[in-house]
Amino acid sequence: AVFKPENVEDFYEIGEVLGSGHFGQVRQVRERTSGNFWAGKFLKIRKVACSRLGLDRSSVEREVEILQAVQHPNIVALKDVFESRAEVVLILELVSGGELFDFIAEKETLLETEAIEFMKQILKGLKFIHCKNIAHFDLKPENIMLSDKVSKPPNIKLIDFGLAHLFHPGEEYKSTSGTPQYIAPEVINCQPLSTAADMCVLSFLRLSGLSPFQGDNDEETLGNVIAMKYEFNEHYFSLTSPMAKDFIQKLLMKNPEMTAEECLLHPWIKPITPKQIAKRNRSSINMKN
Ligand SMILES: Cc1ccnnc1
Repeated sequence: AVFKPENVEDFYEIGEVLGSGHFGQVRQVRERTSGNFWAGKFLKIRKVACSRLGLDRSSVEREVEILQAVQHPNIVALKDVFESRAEVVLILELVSGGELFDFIAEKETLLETEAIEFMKQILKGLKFIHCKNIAHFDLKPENIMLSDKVSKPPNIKLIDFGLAHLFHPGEEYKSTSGTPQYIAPEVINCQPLSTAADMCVLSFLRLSGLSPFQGDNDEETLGNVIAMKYEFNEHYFSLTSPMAKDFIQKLLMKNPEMTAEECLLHPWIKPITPKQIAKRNRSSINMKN
């Protein structure tokens, strides 16, 4: 893929750092012509294959290809790509509402109707990428953000497709990257991966804000994930409705029983009667972990 060879600073004023990760940095940028704000994801490209620093250009091409394929209200949009000597800059839609995780943590309690709204938007994003045979493979609280701090209900955006993968028919894909406490069992067991890996663990996190497998260290956490050792600690789940627990259990199985599409049809998620909504607004999810 050919990226724009112009200097990104001729078109964008580079602002503050918004986040950084395995890839490099994300900074707020301001488009000179329109004055609009975007997010610039600055990726270091390794010039020699054996270097450990920076990313392979091919992996950046893959992230760009995937982002161009998944245009959806719940997926961060890609606007432009610039390349200079050893750096590629993705110009992305600015997602400025912070992480869903922090939004939830700041609330005293999360009404089930709010949790359902979040889950619904995340599942719509996942259903969209999964039906294009794309898996995110690094789904974790940091990568689930709110588009802004004012929309009611908040608008969810899935970000960081740096580990995402487009499955070709009949292809077997294995990868060991990801984040220990949010990783799917099949990743750790080096089994063939699928989009189901995105489904694992997801809903549990949404409800209780904590990883069910959290160990004292990565090794222990990975061990817990493999053993599928988790418990519905009554203290955290005492107020959660049986339907919500049913939803979580169906997702936490070794082979999640539900795809994102099927999740959207689960009685806990699908549209319900006003009477049921009122009842749900009386039940809340314990957020203090
Ligand atoms: C961190 C980030 C990524 C993409 N867009 N806005 C913010």
